[in-house]
Amino acid sequence: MNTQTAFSVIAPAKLNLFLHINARRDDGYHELETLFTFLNFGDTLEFSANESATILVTGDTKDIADCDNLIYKAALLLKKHCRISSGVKINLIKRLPMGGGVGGGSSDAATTLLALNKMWDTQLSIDELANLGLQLGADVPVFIRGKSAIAHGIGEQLVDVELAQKWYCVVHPNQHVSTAKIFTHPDLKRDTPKISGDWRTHKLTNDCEPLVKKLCPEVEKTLQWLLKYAPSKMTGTGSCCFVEFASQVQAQDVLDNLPHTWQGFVASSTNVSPAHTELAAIFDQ
Ligand SMILES: C[C@](O)(CO)[C@H](O)COP(=O)(O)OP(=O)(O)OC[C@H]1O[C@@H](n2ccc(N)nc2=O)[C@H](O)[C@@H]1O
Ligand SMILES: Nc1ncnc2c1ncn2[C@@H]1O[C@H](COP(=O)(O)OP(=O)(O)OP(=O)(O)O)[C@@H](O)[C@H]1O
Repeated sequence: MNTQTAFSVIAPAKLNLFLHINARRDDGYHELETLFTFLNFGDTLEFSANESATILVTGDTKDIADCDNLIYKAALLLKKHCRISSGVKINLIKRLPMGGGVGGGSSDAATTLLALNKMWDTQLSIDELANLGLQLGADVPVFIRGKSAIAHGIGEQLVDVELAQKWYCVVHPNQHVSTAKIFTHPDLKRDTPKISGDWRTHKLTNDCEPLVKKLCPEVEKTLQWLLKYAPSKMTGTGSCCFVEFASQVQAQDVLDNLPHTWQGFVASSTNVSPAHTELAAIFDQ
């Protein structure tokens, strides 16, 4: 393995292609079934060695205190778990909307764990990293494993799936949706039966969508507007909505016509997280 003291890695977006909520557990977390895929679009994390033993996070999350910043928390978790004396500087270039349902914070945390496991040569297995990551959020393990997957449990039990590559136009209606607020809302639908047999033959929905549309009319407007082009869906607990196409040109056409009040991006899906591909190219040559 190469040793590297300065390198950049993507923290990609995820989409929940469907999201069924089956039950609420006694600890407040929800049993769910969801289909995750990754996009070739995300934040960039720039890692460099720090002469001091401290963890320094700079860049686009300067408004988030270290104690809440998932990048800082991930680095500290690995440093303590593996009793590492080195420090690190991590600069964030943020492209993924926060509270957008594309998993930006979780992905930043996962890329931090994956990258520092290489940089510090801590040699934790993917299972160990996924278990550590779960302490930071239910979505972190899928980013650590880095494969398109159906998730069960609270989102951490993963079965890999192979999906055809598609192009997506993802639209952010400039709304921040709090995941905790949706999961604690009395009107959330929580009783979808578990899928039996092949998921591809089932009606696949996002159970958070009706509630988020009610609480956030701008999300409803976005979904309606996107319907002109293709069936529209919301990812995670929102607020981002998306449409799927076979070609980049079709997805770009939607983006080109997007009302100026909203933001969006076009990206292709990939069964292997681009964070894994990039780290392999840096360290495993
Ligand atoms: C909804 C999804 O985005 C689907 O990918 C994720 O399951 C959310 O994952 P996440 O943002 O990493 O979630 P966490 O940071 O662990 O939890 C945020 C909030 O959502 C609630 N939560 C999360 C996941 C889950 N299966 N049930 C929940 O009830 C938690 O109680 C917490 O209040
Ligand atoms: N590095 C980070 N990047 C983004 N959010 C962070 C970060 N560190 C902490 N957070 C906090 O996490 C919250 C959720 O951010 P995130 O972008 O992951 O939302 P999300 O895409 O809706 O996530 P999910 O789909 O997993 O629910 C933010 O509102 C922010 O306060």
